[in-house]
Amino acid sequence: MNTLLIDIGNSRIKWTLASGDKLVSDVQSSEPAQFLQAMSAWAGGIRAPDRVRLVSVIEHSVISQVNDWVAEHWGVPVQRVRTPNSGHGGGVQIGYDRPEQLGADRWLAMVGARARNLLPACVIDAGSAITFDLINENAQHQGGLIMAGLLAQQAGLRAITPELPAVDFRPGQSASVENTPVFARNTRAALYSGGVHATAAALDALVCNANNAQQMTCQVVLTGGDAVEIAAAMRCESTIHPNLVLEGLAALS
Ligand SMILES: Nc1ncnc2c1ncn2[C@@H]1O[C@H](COP(=O)(O)OP(=O)(O)OP(=O)(O)O)[C@@H](O)[C@H]1O
Ligand SMILES: CC(C)(CO)[C@@H](O)C(=O)NCCC(=O)O
Ligand SMILES: [K+]
Repeated sequence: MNTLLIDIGNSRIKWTLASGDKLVSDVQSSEPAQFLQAMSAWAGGIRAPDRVRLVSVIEHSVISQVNDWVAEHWGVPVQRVRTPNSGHGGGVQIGYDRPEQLGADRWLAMVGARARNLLPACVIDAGSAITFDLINENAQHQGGLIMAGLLAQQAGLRAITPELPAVDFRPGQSASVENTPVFARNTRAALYSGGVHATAAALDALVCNANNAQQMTCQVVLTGGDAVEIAAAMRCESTIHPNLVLEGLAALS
């Protein structure tokens, strides 16, 4: 069974094909405004999948665009995956008091970590927001937290102090973890350090906290657009799995 998987995040949309629970094509991505054009150009080069499965943490117009496009071109079902109300799904037991409150991307990232045999784990999704979820060896979610992502931190700061320069955190830009000391000597570097090094330090401390709570060493599993930069600045050993949410989508039965 071939499935087109789509992950609609706050700032980027990612999609790929899965056969069973394996991702079988390169992961594509685009900004929401370009999504339909990019996806339809890509879809022109593939055989129609048997179904489409999507997850979205926001009510985005892209969802109905996908429904319409798929109905017109393929006529296959589009399934929107949501965090299960029951608190059980994809082999994970959600730790929230009200499970349906947990972002479906957070649940699916944990499903993906479980499918890769990475438990117990600290699952960190460094996207528009940074989320940290602790899941034990029995796939029981122990709760988590939400903090501002790197761009969001800077945007918040600039909203209050507009004269500060904008910093680009993406790999390959001027600043990097290697060439920026924690205690910086110019404004750009100081902003970069206050974003990447400070966030990494907070995440390291949270991992210590998690290990103490679990009385064992959890795997540190990172995903999201800023995972590479943040992992480079963390002291804890970690592994980066760029497609953890899509892998979680694929792992659902
Ligand atoms: N090409 C890119 N365009 C935009 N942001 C990028 C890009 N590459 C890396 N980033 C970084 O990725 C972060 C956004 O992460 P991601 O792409 O995972 O977003 P998202 O999935 O929309 O977020 P969320 O999971 O919080 O909904 C930004 O903070 C930015 O620094
Ligand atoms: C926190 C985000 C925005 C991260 O993408 C998403 O998972 C979300 O909207 N979550 C709902 C709130 C929660 O997870 O508690
Ligand atoms: K995401």
